[in-house]
Amino acid sequence: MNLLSSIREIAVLAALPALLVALALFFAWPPTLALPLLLLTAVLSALLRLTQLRRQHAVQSERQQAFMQRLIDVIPQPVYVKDSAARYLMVNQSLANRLGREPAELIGCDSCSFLSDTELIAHTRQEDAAALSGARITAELHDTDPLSGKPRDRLIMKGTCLNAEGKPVIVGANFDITHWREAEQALQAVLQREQAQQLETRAWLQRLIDVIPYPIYVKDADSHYQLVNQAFEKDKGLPGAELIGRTGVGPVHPDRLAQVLTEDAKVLRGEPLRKEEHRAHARTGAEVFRIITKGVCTDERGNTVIVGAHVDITELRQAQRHLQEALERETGLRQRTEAFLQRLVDVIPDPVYIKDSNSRYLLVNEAFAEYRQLDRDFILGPNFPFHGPTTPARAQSEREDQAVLGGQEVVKEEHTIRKGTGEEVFRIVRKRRSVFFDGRPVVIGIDHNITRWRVAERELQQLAQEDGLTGLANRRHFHHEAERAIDLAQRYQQALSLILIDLDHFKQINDLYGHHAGDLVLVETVRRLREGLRRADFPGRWGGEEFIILLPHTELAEAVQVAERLRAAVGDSLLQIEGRQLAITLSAGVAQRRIGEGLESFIARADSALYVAKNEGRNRVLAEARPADMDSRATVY
Ligand SMILES: Nc1nc2c(ncn2[C@@H]2O[C@H](COP(=O)(O)OP(=O)(O)OP(=O)(O)O)[C@@H](O)[C@H]2O)c(=O)[nH]1
Repeated sequence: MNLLSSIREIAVLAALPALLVALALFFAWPPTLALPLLLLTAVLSALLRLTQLRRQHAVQSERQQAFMQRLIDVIPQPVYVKDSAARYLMVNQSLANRLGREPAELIGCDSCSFLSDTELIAHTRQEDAAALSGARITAELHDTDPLSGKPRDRLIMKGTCLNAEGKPVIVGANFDITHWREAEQALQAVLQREQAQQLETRAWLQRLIDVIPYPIYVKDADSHYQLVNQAFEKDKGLPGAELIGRTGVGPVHPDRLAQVLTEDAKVLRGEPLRKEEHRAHARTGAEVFRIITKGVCTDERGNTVIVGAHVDITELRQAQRHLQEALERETGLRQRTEAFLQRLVDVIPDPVYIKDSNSRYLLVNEAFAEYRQLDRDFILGPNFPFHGPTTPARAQSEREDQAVLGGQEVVKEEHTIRKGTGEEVFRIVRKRRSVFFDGRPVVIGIDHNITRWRVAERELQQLAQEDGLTGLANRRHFHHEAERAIDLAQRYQQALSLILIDLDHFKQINDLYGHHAGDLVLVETVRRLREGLRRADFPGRWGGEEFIILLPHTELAEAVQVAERLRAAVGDSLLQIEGRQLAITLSAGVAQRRIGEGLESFIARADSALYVAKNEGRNRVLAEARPADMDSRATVY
């Protein structure tokens, strides 16, 4: 373009001679003068313009040079232009600074003249040659800074181009990348340290989770395993290396996989998972109960990861199931045993109960409920007032319960009169410590009702001692009491007398009115005899219609008086028997015990007196001897 504009300018300048020619022609200058003048003018104009153009071009080149110099001076790294002989054509300030010279001093100098290392010089020449042959060189060089003596890293860039004169020149730039490299190395070191730390952290994390005995894993946000512990490997039957990066293990059912992925997505959305799973183990087929937990956290690289754990609770659940079954069996057995026990104790006719340590009834039989006149369910139920007001009897019973629980055994007889009915009850209360189904110490009690036996015993005793018809002591009982009375009389030197009575002609009563009438006569006679006796006197039935009376602290005379009174009580008024009025008399023999005399002899003497009374006509009292104050009606033989 510059050339074209120059040509245009020359053309303009050429127009000037043409104009002169035109003027010469117009003013009719002689051609001999006009033509050379015109030619001269044209040459001078052309020379003038050429000089002007050269000057302009030189100024422009200079400006360009200066501009390029300023341009490369701005570059903080050494930049240069060398000719094919390695002489500097242009250097920037940075290069000059590095070489410790002014840029102008360097122009024309061989670039290798500043190098001392022959190897480096050879290398530089090789590069220059390569650049000149068209290669673009980009090389990194690590050497020692010849000025500072410090190691340095440089990026050597060389290329070639044609200068304004069309000659090839080498354009180079040496970038000092020592700081970059140092920074890079530092960064690298940091990265390596961080990587080592990461590896160390991972290894530690691995060791840590390997200690945990149940499967643990870490998955990335795409549900790929990132970290698994040994328990997890064992559970899956695969080494960790084969698990890392996978989503599922083995042939996973699509539904199952979809479920896992849905769960993972929820967990990633911030909904932690905790569920119990009961299924067949995917690999072994064995029944497994597991608590599955999943949550999220951020790993050491800042990524959100899923942390999952499977806690195997199979043994626990199976043990619970076995326990439950055992419990159900036990409960069934216990219920059957309890029912059997209930039936068993219900058979027992005596009240039976089991009480706990608070004296609360745990089991009672029908007889107990009946005896207490309460409903059994009420006794065993929560409303039974076992904590109510304490009566002395109840306090005593609770004390006994505690003693029994302490290991003692209670066996006692109780005699109670039931309220309301006044019924007399004899019981043998037996309490013993035992252990209930559930292991509690309990009191087992049985109230053996012996009322029947006690009453029967009493009746038997009475029968053994009493005469069944008259209620008087029978002969054996009288004998026993008489012996005791003799002992007392003997010991205390007391008087003791005896009356032996026999009804007169009693046989006739039987014969005339019957045996029953005879019995009634005997009963009425005894009633009258009893009325005539003192409390201390002891009457007995000695035989069929024979009666005997022991009179303690009684002298013979007094005894005769008593006998006489008895005789009168029976014989002086008629007996009302079955609508008839019967006259009955009695004969009596009286004796006072002699000192040292035994019962047999004592009775024998009274009997002798009776015998005499009978023989002497009956209806009389006879004593062996007549004391001074003896009743006149009593006969003494
Ligand atoms: N009804 C009745 N009679 C009895 C009982 N015990 C004895 N006897 C009768 O009493 C009668 C006694 O008769 P005896 O021994 O001959 O005496 P007695 O007729 O009273 O004549 P004496 O004693 O000689 O006055 C007998 O007929 C017996 O059968 C009894 O418990 N009830």
